[in-house]
Amino acid sequence: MVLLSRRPCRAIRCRAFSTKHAVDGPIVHIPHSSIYPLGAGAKSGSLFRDVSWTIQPDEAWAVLSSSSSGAKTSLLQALTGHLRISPPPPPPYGLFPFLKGRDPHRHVSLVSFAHRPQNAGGAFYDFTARYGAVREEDKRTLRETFFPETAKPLHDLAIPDMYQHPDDVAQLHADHAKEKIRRELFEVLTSALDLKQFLDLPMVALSNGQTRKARIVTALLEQPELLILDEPLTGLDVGTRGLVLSLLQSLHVKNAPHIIIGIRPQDPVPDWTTHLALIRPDGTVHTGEKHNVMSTSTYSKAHRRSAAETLRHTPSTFHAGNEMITLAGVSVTYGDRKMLKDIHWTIRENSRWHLIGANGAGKTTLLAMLTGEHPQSYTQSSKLTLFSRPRAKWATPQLHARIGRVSPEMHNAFPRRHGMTVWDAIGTGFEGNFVPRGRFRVGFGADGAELEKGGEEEGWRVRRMWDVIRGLGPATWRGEPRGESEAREAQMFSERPFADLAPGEQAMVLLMRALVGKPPLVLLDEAWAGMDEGMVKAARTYLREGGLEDGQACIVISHWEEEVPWSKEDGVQRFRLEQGSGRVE
Ligand SMILES: Nc1ncnc2c1ncn2[C@@H]1O[C@H](COP(=O)(O)OP(=O)(O)OP(=O)(O)O)[C@@H](O)[C@H]1O
Repeated sequence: MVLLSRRPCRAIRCRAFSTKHAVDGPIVHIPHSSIYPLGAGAKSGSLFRDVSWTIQPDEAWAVLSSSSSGAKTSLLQALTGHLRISPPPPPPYGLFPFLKGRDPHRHVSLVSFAHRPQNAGGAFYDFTARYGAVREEDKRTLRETFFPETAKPLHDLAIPDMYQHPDDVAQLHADHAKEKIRRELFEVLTSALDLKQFLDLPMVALSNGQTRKARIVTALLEQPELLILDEPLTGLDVGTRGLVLSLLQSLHVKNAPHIIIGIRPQDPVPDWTTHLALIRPDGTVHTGEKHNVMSTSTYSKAHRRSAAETLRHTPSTFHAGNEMITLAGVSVTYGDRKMLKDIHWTIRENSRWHLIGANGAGKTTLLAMLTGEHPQSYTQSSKLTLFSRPRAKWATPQLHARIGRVSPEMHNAFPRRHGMTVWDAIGTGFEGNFVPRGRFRVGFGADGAELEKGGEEEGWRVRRMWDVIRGLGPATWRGEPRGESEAREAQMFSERPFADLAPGEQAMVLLMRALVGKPPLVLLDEAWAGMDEGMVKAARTYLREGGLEDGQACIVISHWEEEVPWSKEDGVQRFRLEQGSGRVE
């Protein structure tokens, strides 16, 4: 187990944190209850049972599930009124005794990074807009999106004539004082999380990690008294993780706000946490002091299972073949900002790469050059050879059919159209587009025409669809063997509307989509985000054990070494981006 820094964040010097906030009474109190979905009838099964959970003010809690990240998210949601607790926490103060009856909606916040937000609309939106000249509608900056009030200066208080009643004047003074603290907090938090330089960049230009840090700052600026963060470390590089954790610790020790943190079993448990709530596979919840919970077999099994997976080796190593992609001095510039400088990188058939670099280092930008989505891939065409031709010699749709990929941007942008089934979504992978086409919804041919009816290609595609749906389908997430019921379940899964799936299921379907056409190059950018433990295991096993065939190359982007399906011994190579330069490690 890795324990992270015990040193609180020194950067946090701000009135909001100058004194420890006195708290009276438990923060949370659930008395031996069961927890049900809202609106579920008396006879329906509980999501959790035997939950006895009391959080005292001087305790720091982490929550994790031994089986599914969805269960952890649900338990955290129970704290924000999204589930029914029965019997309910006793009066007079209920679930949050320390609030003494004040409105939990105003004082308790939950921010989830475990699951990506759903894309509300049915249409695909062009996530590649960030790489080119920013369009008018994408011009909203980080500041305008998350912190609009900070664009205006805070003037000294001038009390308008209309406010004459002493109560109104007092309220105005109080609001002004609160706003002043908020501004101070904004300054402190944006420098502590290294966001200042990005405040006036268009939102679309920001990297994932930069956006996630901004969400943490927004949540803290609301000054809740209890802040629940579900997987706040998702998508953050090692250094930023340490920064965020020590910031949270500094806030927590002052009770400004009190913090509960949701983590995955494989994540390091922050060393400043004192207690754990561990959800067992049977829905009971073991709550208690950290060392007691961590000494149980349920915890060590969950933790060991994640670790063991990373240690297992596939029997064969990869024998790199011919050159597939060559970058010979590629650069990317935004105005006078040189994002990527003179990158040299050769990706061969059969190779496995782990692309690493801090948040904002340019990993996604580099992949956008490989996929030809970045407009600067044209201007650099002579230095960018993709599948044996300079970039400019390729029509972009032809490139898309040769590259299977998943990424957070793709996940957010993928259309959640009414009527699009799981089958349809996966079938778009053959062409790498977003519109289901063809009589079996497995796409058109390379020439853009319908596939020959009953022809070899059509037959192969339909068989291949079943291969990936069964190879990565729901039964595999539960570790169940193939069989009749598994086949039926796969069939039913293929017919479900894509938009109705849970975020982890959608991530799994998009992985199937990336793999279905057996493209020469597979790009897995934060592919596991949102997936349950069982799904991650199934996906990694599939990739290691025949999911990629001879010749296919794969690049994985992840801030967690252990998330790469292959180990160094298997032959994975690392390409590191640092301050715009790239090197093979
Ligand atoms: N149009 C633009 N103008 C200015 N800067 C930009 C533009 N587009 C991207 N950037 C900057 O390029 C940098 C690289 O972003 P990129 O998304 O490639 O990083 P990343 O390594 O994938 O980060 P993360 O790990 O957080 O996902 C970021 O700092 C981003 O703000």
